[in-house]
Amino acid sequence: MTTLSIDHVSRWFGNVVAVNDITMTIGPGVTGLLGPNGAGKSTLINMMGGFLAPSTGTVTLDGQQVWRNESIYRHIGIVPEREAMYDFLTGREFVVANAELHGLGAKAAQKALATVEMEYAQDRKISTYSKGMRQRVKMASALVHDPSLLLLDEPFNGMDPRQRMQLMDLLRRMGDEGRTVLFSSHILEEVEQLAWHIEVVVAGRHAASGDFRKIRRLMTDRPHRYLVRSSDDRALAAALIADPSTSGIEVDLAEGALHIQAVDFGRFTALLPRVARDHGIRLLTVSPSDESLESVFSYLVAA
Ligand SMILES: Nc1ncnc2c1ncn2[C@@H]1O[C@H](COP(=O)(O)OP(=O)(O)OP(=O)(O)O)[C@@H](O)[C@H]1O
Repeated sequence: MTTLSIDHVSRWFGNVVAVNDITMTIGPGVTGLLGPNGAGKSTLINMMGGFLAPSTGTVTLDGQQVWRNESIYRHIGIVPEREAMYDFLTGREFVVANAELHGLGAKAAQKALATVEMEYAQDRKISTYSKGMRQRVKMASALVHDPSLLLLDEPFNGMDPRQRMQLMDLLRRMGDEGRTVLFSSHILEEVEQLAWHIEVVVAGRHAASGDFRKIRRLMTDRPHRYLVRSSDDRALAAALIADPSTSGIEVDLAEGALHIQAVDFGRFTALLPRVARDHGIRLLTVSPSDESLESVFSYLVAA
């Protein structure tokens, strides 16, 4: 049973704070590290894998510090986001080279290639592989020394649906075997499908953790923002502000547009047309103004 502990970890690059005082514990099974681009996921994974030193705080694996601890590295397999592969090698040669780095031979490489179901293409050059095949060879290299902790940075990027399913099956299997598997993603659905447990990071900070039901609930129960255009935005804003039944709705007439924030979507959609009608105002468009993943995540951090 492998447990990874992140204890008040921060990491900055110059004056950029990439990871800001994060504390979390990752246990056996599959954990999804969810966050928008630039949230600090790669920086965190690199510190978990011992590739990068925390500026402050500690990362420990079963109580042992990870950074600069050679004896711990053989328990960790990492699949980085960026490609770093020698294209002129065959898949098998690449995995064997990685096995040798761990003092292992062709047998271990073969076993890892079998695990990722790449034996059929192992003697082809990597330059001829699809994105999914490259990803599986990277996986085999990370698995060659049979690590108990497997870290994957955005492993599904650029994969087609079939390749994604295959990799998900493989990671599920690893989790079922009792390994500690952590993968990062900026796509909620991807994390929901696979992770037993989700950790959310936004702007370098730990925003939430829990199973997918909890995270989904946190994301959908937030206030919704709308951009409204009408025959008279100014009059509609005034009418909404004056209406006694508009508690829970915030109205903001900025930059020539009417922005409305409402906690209760159902009540908002009933209220707005009524107020407009009562004042002889015609609604032209009502559209969600800020439904980007970033804004949803930002809400979580602010909550
Ligand atoms: N080596 C570095 N030097 C300077 N700034 C860095 C470095 N590595 C990361 N950063 C900055 O730290 C922040 C977090 O980056 P990081 O790559 O960890 O985020 P991420 O969540 O993995 O995003 P993405 O999915 O886009 O890779 C960003 O603002 C990034 O520009």
